[in-house]
Amino acid sequence: MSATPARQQAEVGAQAEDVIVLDPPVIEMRGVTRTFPGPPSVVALHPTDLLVEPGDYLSIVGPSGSGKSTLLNLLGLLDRPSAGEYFLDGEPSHEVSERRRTALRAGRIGFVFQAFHLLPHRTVLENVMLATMYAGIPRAERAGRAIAALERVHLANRLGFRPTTLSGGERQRVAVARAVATSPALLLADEPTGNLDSTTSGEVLDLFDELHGDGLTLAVITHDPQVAARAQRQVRITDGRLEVLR
Ligand SMILES: Nc1ncnc2c1ncn2[C@@H]1O[C@H](COP(=O)(O)OP(=O)(O)OP(=O)(O)O)[C@@H](O)[C@H]1O
Repeated sequence: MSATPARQQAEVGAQAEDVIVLDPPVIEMRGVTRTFPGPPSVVALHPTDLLVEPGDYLSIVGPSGSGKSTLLNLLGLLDRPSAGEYFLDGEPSHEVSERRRTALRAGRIGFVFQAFHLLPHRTVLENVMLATMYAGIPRAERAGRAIAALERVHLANRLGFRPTTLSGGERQRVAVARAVATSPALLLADEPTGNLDSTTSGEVLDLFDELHGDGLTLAVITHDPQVAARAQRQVRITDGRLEVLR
């Protein structure tokens, strides 16, 4: 695979005697723009550059209508940019086929949504195993991967339960297990504490800290400044324009 623009810059900057082998950035957006044609046409995301390195924990904050969902859909390969380049884990997602984008989405991104999106008639273990199936993990490995992920979120004692019998915080932890069971390059969370009270929200955010400590790359979209403050890097989106806060 050819180097992404950020890695080409790193190579140019390195001294001849340096031997530097860097993993590609997890997210590298160059001039990514999203325009809805209308009429009237709306520029939901103005040309945006965003670099997220392996192991980063990034929060994206912004008020209602600022472009958070637009950015989430682009980051999660649920939508295509109107212009610009998006390298996900080194792969030029803006150039590849729809089929490859689907495979990238299932294999490289773990999603966590506000509303959990668990299947109510499947057990906790089955819910997590389904994600491993969509990611193309061999059948013989699926149960082991799912159980390991549920151990990671401290829910190994709930494997046979149905989601409807769990608390909100436990459901979200199942959703986090489902997201990490495929060993994604990126955990992408959309208002992950939006349906939780403050105590349970804290538990989910503690879990994100643990996963970050293990080296996972996280991007969390939220309107809640307290949730955003937990991340080591923060950007704000206002009227479709991204601004780095730290
Ligand atoms: N399909 C679409 N067609 C036209 N305009 C759209 C479309 N989707 C979003 N927009 C516009 O793009 C802008 C950004 O919308 P977006 O949904 O990304 O905001 P948001 O920050 O996620 O808002 P919220 O927090 O309320 O969900 C808004 O002005 C919205 O009206």
